[in-house]
Amino acid sequence: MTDVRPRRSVLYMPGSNARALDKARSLPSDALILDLEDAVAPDAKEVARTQVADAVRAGGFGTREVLVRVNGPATPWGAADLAAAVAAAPDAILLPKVSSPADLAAASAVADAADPERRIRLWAMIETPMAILNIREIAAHAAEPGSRLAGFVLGTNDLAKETGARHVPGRLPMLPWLMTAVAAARAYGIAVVDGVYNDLDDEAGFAVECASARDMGFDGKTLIHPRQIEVANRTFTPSATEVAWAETVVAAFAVPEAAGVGALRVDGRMVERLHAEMAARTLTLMRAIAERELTASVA
Ligand SMILES: CC(C)(COP(=O)(O)OP(=O)(O)OC[C@H]1O[C@@H](n2cnc3c(N)ncnc32)[C@H](O)[C@@H]1OP(=O)(O)O)[C@@H](O)C(=O)NCCC(=O)NCCSC(=O)C[C@H](O)C(=O)O
Ligand SMILES: [Mg+2]
Repeated sequence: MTDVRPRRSVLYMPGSNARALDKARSLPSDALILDLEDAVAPDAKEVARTQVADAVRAGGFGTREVLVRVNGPATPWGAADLAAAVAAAPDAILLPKVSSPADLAAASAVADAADPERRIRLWAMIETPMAILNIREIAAHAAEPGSRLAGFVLGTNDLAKETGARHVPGRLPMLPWLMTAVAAARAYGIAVVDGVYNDLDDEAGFAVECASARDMGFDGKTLIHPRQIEVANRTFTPSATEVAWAETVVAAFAVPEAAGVGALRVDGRMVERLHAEMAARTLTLMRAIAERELTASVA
């Protein structure tokens, strides 16, 4: 299973917006994507690259995970973005429009030269029809020796653009792709974060989409505005009832009488050791969230 790190809220911000980059240091999102790609106009690409590299080097993001999204290798900016991102050494570099494992291998080769200890992770945007068709092979890259692949981010805007599928309430047209991405990520133990919700003023619709993403198994949601952080954090945090149940299940299997027992009856429900593992993960996630929020409040 994926490393247990909170990724409930993953906020994009345009690398060209110096004020937003600065503001990011005080926002309560679990992770940040400093964007050089679609949020940045062509004539601002160079400025954005410099600002993002400087912001990463300056630090001050506390325990927030910092990702830099570069432009693709076929664009006029891709090679310079990747070189600058590797040199600045964020937690991860987010590659747009990954369509095959070869895209990951190419970026890894660039990173290997400057970061032989492989501290910088790679994340892949899953946002092309070919990525959906190749999702197993892309995820399987994580199992190769020395792979940097640590997560997927769904790009539902590009998927809509490339396929003609529409954004509709409930997301029926995209459900097969979303769940396939979750399954592929879980099969290879990497994180997976849902796409963005474009309607900034539709708070109710955003809350419903967060809840559905949580129920599908996503670790969190990518966001486009600070006002979306609170709902995402709340939705992807295990509820008090879930935490209490997890504690009960873990305790039930911890007693000596449970040794060698596969299934137990707890409060009228059948629980197996797999439930104890899920419960332990819930408690580990809660501890990580508490630590994240504590460090944010003292930062
Ligand atoms: C969507 C926006 C353009 C809206 O901007 P605006 O109307 O100016 O917002 P506000 O006036 O409400 O801003 C209030 C303050 O909040 C700061 N702010 C706004 N957005 C962000 C942000 N994302 N990160 C940090 N800070 C932010 C403003 O600076 C204001 O601060 P202050 O001046 O101090 O009051 C804008 O929100 C925006 O640009 N959002 C991000 C857009 C983006 O990154 N898009 C690319 C990612 S989406 C994508 O590509 C998905 C994927 O690839 C796919 O295919 O689906
Ligand atoms: Mg996109």
